[in-house]
Amino acid sequence: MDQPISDKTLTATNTAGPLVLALPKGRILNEVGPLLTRAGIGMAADFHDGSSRRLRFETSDPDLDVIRVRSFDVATFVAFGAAQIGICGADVLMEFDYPEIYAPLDLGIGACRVSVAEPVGGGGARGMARQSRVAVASKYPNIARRHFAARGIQAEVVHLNGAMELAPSLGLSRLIVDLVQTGSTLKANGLVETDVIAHITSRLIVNRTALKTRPEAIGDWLARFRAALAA
Ligand SMILES: Nc1ncnc2c1ncn2[C@@H]1O[C@H](COP(=O)(O)OP(=O)(O)OP(=O)(O)O)[C@@H](O)[C@H]1O
Ligand SMILES: O=P(O)(O)OC[C@H]1O[C@H](OP(=O)(O)OP(=O)(O)O)[C@H](O)[C@@H]1O
Repeated sequence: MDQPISDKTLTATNTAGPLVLALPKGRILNEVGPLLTRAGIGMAADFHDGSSRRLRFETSDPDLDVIRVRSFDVATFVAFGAAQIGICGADVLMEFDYPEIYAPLDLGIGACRVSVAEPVGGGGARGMARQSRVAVASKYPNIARRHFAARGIQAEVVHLNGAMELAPSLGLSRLIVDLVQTGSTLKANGLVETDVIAHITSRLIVNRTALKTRPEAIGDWLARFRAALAA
């Protein structure tokens, strides 16, 4: 069964019990820790222990549980109401564009950009103007297609989950669309950034149905995260 249970069904069964906060287990997690502390959320001792196989954790607040999932899956859990709130990068939100997700708070962490890159000496964005098609390797097929379509170019996307930087030198694609922070991964692999598609930070996200069915609990958490950001 590929289709998840509808948002309506899940949120209907999820109107009682602790709220579930979905957190990404990757690199953002280190920056999320201090924010959770400032928001008054005490985590179970094994939450930051990478060797723990547990995926769901109680917190110091009996009304809040935390799950630790892959960053792309944070958006999926929240969009379908399996988690009511979550933290994920704006890159993930741009890629999926889930109408069920409301992203009210920019947390200012996980700063990076989604960019186009090509091998050094490749001609840059201007060189692309004469092309009608281009092969692009990316973890973000929708962002890549939209970006090039807006320029009248059809992107043939090779969907990879990591190590996109290898694709041009191995003949898999001419360009990549990937996250860039310091630029050191591009440089180490003979690539240059030619176009910034979007500047990225992480957002607090909320399931829209849960916002209607549990407005007080979710409103309270939004206020606590806002206060944590201001502290
Ligand atoms: N180099 C970077 N610098 C800053 N933020 C980054 C960087 N790379 C990724 N991010 C942010 O962190 C989020 C998670 O990054 P990343 O994809 O590396 O996590 P991950 O959980 O290790 O990945 P995966 O789920 O594929 O294993 C991204 O969606 C993005 O918002
Ligand atoms: O500009 P930089 O500071 O070098 O950062 C960019 C790198 O960070 C991310 O990869 P990550 O380390 O998350 O590994 P991944 O290939 O598994 O996504 C991204 O996909 C780039 O490869």
